[in-house]
Amino acid sequence: MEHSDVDPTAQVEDRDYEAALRPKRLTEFEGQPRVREQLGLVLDAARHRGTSPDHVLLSGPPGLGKTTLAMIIAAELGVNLRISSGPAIQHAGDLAAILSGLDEGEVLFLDEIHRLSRPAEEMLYLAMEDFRVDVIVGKGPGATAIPIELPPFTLVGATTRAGLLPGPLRDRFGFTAQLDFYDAADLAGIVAGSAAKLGVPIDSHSQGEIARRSRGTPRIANRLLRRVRDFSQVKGHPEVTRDVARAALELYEVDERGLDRLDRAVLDVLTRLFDGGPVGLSTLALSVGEEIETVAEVAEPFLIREGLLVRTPRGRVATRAGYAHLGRRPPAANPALFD
Ligand SMILES: Nc1ncnc2c1ncn2[C@@H]1O[C@H](COP(=O)(O)OP(=O)(O)OP(=O)(O)O)[C@@H](O)[C@H]1O
Repeated sequence: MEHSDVDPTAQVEDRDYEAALRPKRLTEFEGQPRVREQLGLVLDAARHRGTSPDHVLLSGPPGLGKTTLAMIIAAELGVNLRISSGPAIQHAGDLAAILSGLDEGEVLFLDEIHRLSRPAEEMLYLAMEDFRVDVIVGKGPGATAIPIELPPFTLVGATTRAGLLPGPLRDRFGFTAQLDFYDAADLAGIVAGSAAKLGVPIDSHSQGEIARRSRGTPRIANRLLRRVRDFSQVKGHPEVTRDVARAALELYEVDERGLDRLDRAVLDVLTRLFDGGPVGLSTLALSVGEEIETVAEVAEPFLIREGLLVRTPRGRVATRAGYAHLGRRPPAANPALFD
């Protein structure tokens, strides 16, 4: 079976499900209190002045609520939201078409903004600063730039890698919100809210059980909730209790710390076949039968965050905590192991 984060069918289902569960207003957005307060202020101030707010950059790992916040910004301002993404904009002309189609005050959400092409990025500088684009007509020495005025709009950019954004682009955002992983209490609140929206009777122990296994990520919390709901419905349980939640999560191979099959396979191979490492990423990926990107972008960041694996210049190395998680004893003879 493919890993759930890269399984395309899972993603299609998840999209519908996510849309239904998205909080619509800032007050419904759980957690991230600082971001909520700061953003609330930016929006209130703009409303007061009757102008468009500054451009907003949302940065943070996948599934923490960047798209949700972009939708909330538009809803709070009572304006339309247009959505596109860095990879979808191949040429500067594509961006010019999107920008010149905006109505006054609208919010443009550009996901994965760090993946914009260079010419599109440069066009965006001018659009963000002067509400203007220069469309180049013709080629070579005869080419001329035709300026097109744009109505004031608010750009909401989202990136998983703020560090990859060129300085000039980053500087043109008046407000940057850095989203952090959620704590278990906030995630339990998100699970409770989603369960209520889905009409799933669930006790508070199960909410906590799901929250603890969600890797600090609302998208994962919602996904696990859906699996627990499937399980309890099919098995005929009238309410999700702790035992039901545990049995469901065990069936889906999500352990008490939130590691799934792939995470455990990576740790298992690293400790069993390679004596704890160091071992190169491609060898590791090959050994677990997964794509390099999946191991690098899905499993590894979480294992590193949990202190179970370390990335070194010579390769990936298991930590003593990694061994302990699998119930194994680290080899005394490997000096590369981390505590
Ligand atoms: N603070 C929150 N409160 C309640 N639900 C949330 C919150 N943040 C995210 N969610 C839920 O988690 C899911 C994923 O959120 P969203 O799509 O906004 O993440 P994202 O950061 O844009 O991810 P990606 O970058 O991968 O697109 C949605 O279903 C959303 O409803």
